[in-house]
Amino acid sequence: MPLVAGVDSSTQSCKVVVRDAETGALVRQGRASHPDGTEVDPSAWWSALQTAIDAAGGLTDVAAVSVGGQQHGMVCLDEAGEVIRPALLWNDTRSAGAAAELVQEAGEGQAGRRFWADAVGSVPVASFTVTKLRWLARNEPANAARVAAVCLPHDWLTWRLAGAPGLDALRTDRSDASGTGYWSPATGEYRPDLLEQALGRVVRVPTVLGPTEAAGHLDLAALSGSGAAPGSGAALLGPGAGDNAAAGFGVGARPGDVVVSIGTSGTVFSVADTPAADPSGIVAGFADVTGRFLPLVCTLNAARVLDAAAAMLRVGLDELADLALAAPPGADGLVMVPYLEGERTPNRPDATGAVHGLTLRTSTPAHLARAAVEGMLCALADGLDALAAHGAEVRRVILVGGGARSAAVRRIAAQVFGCPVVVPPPGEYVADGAARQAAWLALGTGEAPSWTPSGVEEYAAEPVPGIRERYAQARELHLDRLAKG
Ligand SMILES: Nc1ncnc2c1ncn2[C@@H]1O[C@H](COP(=O)(O)OP(=O)(O)O)[C@@H](O)[C@H]1O
Ligand SMILES: O=C(CO)[C@@H](O)[C@H](O)COP(=O)(O)O
Repeated sequence: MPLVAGVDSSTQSCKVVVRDAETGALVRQGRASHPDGTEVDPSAWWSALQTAIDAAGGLTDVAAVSVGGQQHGMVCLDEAGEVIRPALLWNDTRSAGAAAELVQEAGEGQAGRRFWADAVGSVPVASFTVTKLRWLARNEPANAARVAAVCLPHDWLTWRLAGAPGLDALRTDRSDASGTGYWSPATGEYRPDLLEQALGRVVRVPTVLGPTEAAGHLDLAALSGSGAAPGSGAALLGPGAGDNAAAGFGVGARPGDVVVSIGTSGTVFSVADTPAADPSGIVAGFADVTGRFLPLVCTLNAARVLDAAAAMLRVGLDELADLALAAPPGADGLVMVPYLEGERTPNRPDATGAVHGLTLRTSTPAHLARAAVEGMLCALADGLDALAAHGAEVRRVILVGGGARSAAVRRIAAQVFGCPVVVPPPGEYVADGAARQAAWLALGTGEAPSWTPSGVEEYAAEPVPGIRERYAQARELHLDRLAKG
């Protein structure tokens, strides 16, 4: 039984699973935390990965490893392969102005947005790497001048696992390349002109691999404390993936399935046969793990809205769920607009959150808990509508991510989404998707091995339309953040 490993280097933590390549049975796993913040020194991800690998019993016996990771983060390397500055993450909004500038340079209003949607499948907002490069060129010209290569979190970790063998060895996959803003999912090619437009010149970017092309071999000596000689280790490195594409592959999403992931980000996506190009910018036209496409809507405010509500109420997450379920659907009109970190969809980088509908009756912990869960889910339901409007078939929602561990989220999702919701057993579906990709590579089969999660919970559609109607009235009513803070 060959073993394979999958990694999820996500915003808040790093998770490693080791699975049987043929059956998908979980053999070992480990995790480690990432630092807070929207800019992070990539060395922190490397340390966390090594801690998580150790906790998962090491990688000496695996046949292949793939890395899934948070999308879009800008990792800039100099000619010697050293990281130039902390990576700006997908949820760092400082490049919002740069995004607006890049879109406007392509044409006024709709024309500029249409240009980008046609060129790279998405209209860039602050999350996209291309906007971070423009921000760097404008604000840190000395750093910008040192950039020899730019890559993404998963690309960089894969390269480090290979022993950092020179910039020409950088590799990525279609799904993560599709979130840069300078690679087209429709043509499968880079757009060096757009990279140059952002940074002022063309620099090296990782080679984009197909689903079963190896990115090289794991160099065990790269892992501290392994005691291995340089170059030792025969495990293949998979191309890896962006975390959402990996999760879709991990849960085995099929036509009619829409995956909703509630992690640091909230994402709503499905697998499609044709690329998306939405000039409104709501749907991002990403690529998937298998060679197909992954239209996706992403919000900046998901599980952390629950963390914040729990902190405000001074309760744990399980108690927050109990409180939310104790209040009636719609929370008697109390609505939380969840823009705690600004927002990406809709594009409101400077927005703040708000609570509307306070009365003596609704001023209770239970009402606030319910409003937090409903507000977060209503923002995702807007994403579900947008995806459906772009042709996605919504037969059921598959709910994953840390927030899906909340009993209130699972139950209320079926009321807010108005369609059946299935929840696979709590697990690490990004890391699992990466492991499944590694198994595909290791087994050398034409089709990916079919690992299906068993023991899914099902919630029948239980639409309560009033919840979304009230949210629709409230979501435009919010303040922008103060200039500092
Ligand atoms: N029982 C729970 N109820 C609500 N939220 C939870 C629960 N368990 C974990 N979470 C939240 O899930 C989030 C982490 O989810 P995860 O999908 O790992 O995020 P990411 O991939 O962005 O790092 C944290 O914000 C955490 O508080
Ligand atoms: O920016 C996006 C998708 O476009 C986010 O989904 C990131 O990929 C981060 O994911 P999580 O850490 O929240 O899972």
